[in-house]
Amino acid sequence: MRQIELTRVSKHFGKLHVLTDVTWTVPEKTIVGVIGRNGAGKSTLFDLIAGRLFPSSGTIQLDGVPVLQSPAAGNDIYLMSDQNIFPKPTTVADALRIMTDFYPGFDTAWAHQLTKQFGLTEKWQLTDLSTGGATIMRMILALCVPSAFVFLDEPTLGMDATYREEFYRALVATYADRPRTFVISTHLIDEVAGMMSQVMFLDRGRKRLEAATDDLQATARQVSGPTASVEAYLGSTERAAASRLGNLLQVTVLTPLPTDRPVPPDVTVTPLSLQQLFVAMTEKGAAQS
Ligand SMILES: Nc1ncnc2c1ncn2[C@@H]1O[C@H](COP(=O)(O)OP(=O)(O)OP(=O)(O)O)[C@@H](O)[C@H]1O
Repeated sequence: MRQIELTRVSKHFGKLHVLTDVTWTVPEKTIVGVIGRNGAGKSTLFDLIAGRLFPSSGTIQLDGVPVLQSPAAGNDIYLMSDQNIFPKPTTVADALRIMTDFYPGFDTAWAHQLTKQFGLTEKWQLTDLSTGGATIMRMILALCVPSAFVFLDEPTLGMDATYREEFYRALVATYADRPRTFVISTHLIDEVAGMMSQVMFLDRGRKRLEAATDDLQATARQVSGPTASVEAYLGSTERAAASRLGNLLQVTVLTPLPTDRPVPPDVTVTPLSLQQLFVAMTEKGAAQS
């Protein structure tokens, strides 16, 4: 079983600690979401995994070999980021040719089909593409590379809602056709929640949560009401986050709720979407789990 394994990875730029002690395993053939607020360290995490940055401490391994020494990493780990990797001038068609030469197994036929579907003209220069067009181009390349681990850093930035929808469909189609791992960082959590089978919350450089999305959606609940009633109901149930407003207490729970007592009439239990869960767990003052 192939995997990327991070062990106690930290990264600081001078005095700025961007990632702290991140231990995380990226499994093969899975769609994973990395969710974090602005500045949480998502891009830095991806750059470290792709070998574009060195960790300050900790190790990052692909199949047990440090990525920076792994001969396989160059082909097996692909990072879609906002950097233009092509020489200038390069047309859309040139870019597809370069990728076909560089990556044996690049799905050239599908890349041509996607450029048409997403309204890119192949003779256009990459430098002349609009912001959305440039994002679409990078997205097409990322969906067509054969790499076992594809990292998509904010892949839909600048795309309108219709193109985002089409992109999600294309991603699911390529995953079904050739399963490999896609790790997606995004702010648009609920848009992608349905596709992700695993999720990792990054909060100010620390891993806050790693779970299967199905499990989370089955158990994540918000329990709210007068503090005394919520406390009496939850007892020793583990709390993932809590916030208070006057006499009211709102607790986020990720484990099953008590079954040996009824929910008090003044307590409300509601399921949480992934987005609501993320907000509850990362807003200022959320209890650390
Ligand atoms: N090369 C660098 N030198 C100094 N600081 C950096 C460098 N790269 C990133 N940072 C800082 O590290 C922090 C995390 O940045 P990063 O881009 O990894 O976050 P992010 O979660 O991807 O944010 P966003 O969602 O806004 O893109 C930010 O405060 C950023 O300014």
